[in-house]
Amino acid sequence: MANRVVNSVLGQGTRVWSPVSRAVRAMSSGAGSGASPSHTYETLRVSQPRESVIHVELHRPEKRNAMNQAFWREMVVCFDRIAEDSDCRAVVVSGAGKIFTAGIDLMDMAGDVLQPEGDDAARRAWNLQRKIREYQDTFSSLERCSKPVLVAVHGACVGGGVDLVSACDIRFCSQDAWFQIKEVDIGLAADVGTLQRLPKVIGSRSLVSELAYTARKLMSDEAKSCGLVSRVFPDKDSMMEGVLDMASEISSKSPVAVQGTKINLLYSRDHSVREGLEYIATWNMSMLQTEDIMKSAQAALEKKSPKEVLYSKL
Ligand SMILES: CCC/C=C/C=C/C(=O)SCCNC(=O)CCNC(=O)[C@H](O)C(C)(C)COP(=O)(O)OP(=O)(O)OC[C@H]1O[C@@H](n2cnc3c(N)ncnc32)[C@H](O)[C@@H]1OP(=O)(O)O
Repeated sequence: MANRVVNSVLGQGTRVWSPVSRAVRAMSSGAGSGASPSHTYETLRVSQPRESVIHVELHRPEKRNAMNQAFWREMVVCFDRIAEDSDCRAVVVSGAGKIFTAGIDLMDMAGDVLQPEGDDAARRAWNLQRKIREYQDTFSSLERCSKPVLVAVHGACVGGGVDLVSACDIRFCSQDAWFQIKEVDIGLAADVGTLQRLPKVIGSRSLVSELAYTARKLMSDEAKSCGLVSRVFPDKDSMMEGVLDMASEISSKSPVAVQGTKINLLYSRDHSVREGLEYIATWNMSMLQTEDIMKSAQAALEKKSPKEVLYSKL
């Protein structure tokens, strides 16, 4: 049933991610990797549009992909599975329907974080802190996943949407996109990653502060000029083509090199240059022993394209 729904939503040529299709692929490629991840969710649609690329689509279009409790739960499960899936080398996130996302589901929020359980203030605070950490973990799971996460934003990207995109590695948007740190307008300080990650993404604390204090909309051209997104496409279709092409390109490269790069970029973001250099020296004392280096060097000497090299799964 779920697959029938997914098939009707996805276009031709897009393969739906299901235990059966993945098992068939594993058999046909001779792969013998353990259990197949079963990606069946209420708020997400997961497919494999290109070799080694997984597409995670926020999928509550009639509610503008507002992030309800199921979403906050499912995103972690989805990304923790992807992290363990050696068939996946790059991930694309996008939104179904009119916009990318309207942020947290305001109806759900009223019944969840606004009514913490507990017999007294201390116990309510204790429980609320645990809950906030769970919300935070939803987007931290995108960083925890060592495969590069590319996000493609069209239309509105509000509140929790900015938290989400801040945790991605590469951001694209369409011309009609806009971003809004909306939390102040609903009476709270953003608490699931925007205030921590965004200043490191766009570099200007002044601009982040302005956007966070005023909740003004950041339109696509300004998002590009300030470095929030690296490319702006004329429309959603061309953006999806562009983002999938880039994900394919990344997934054709050595997963040891690509995933080691993500881990070290994130480490260096949060540490001094000296600590970052120390970390990668220790990292590469193992990873330089990969056969991928010899394969890549051989291909370069033979003037072959890197795309012709077959790298083992990681
Ligand atoms: C510990 C907590 C951590 C997380 C914090 C996160 C905080 C935030 O995300 S703050 C931001 C909250 N979001 C908003 O304030 C946005 C509200 N929505 C809108 O402004 C508009 O919907 C939007 C501009 C995004 C799109 O406008 P459009 O005209 O295209 O759609 P609508 O007709 O307004 O909506 C269509 C249906 O979707 C429902 N909906 C939209 N947004 C939400 C939402 N955030 N939560 C719940 N439901 C939402 C809307 O009610 C319509 O439903 P229906 O009436 O049943 O058709």
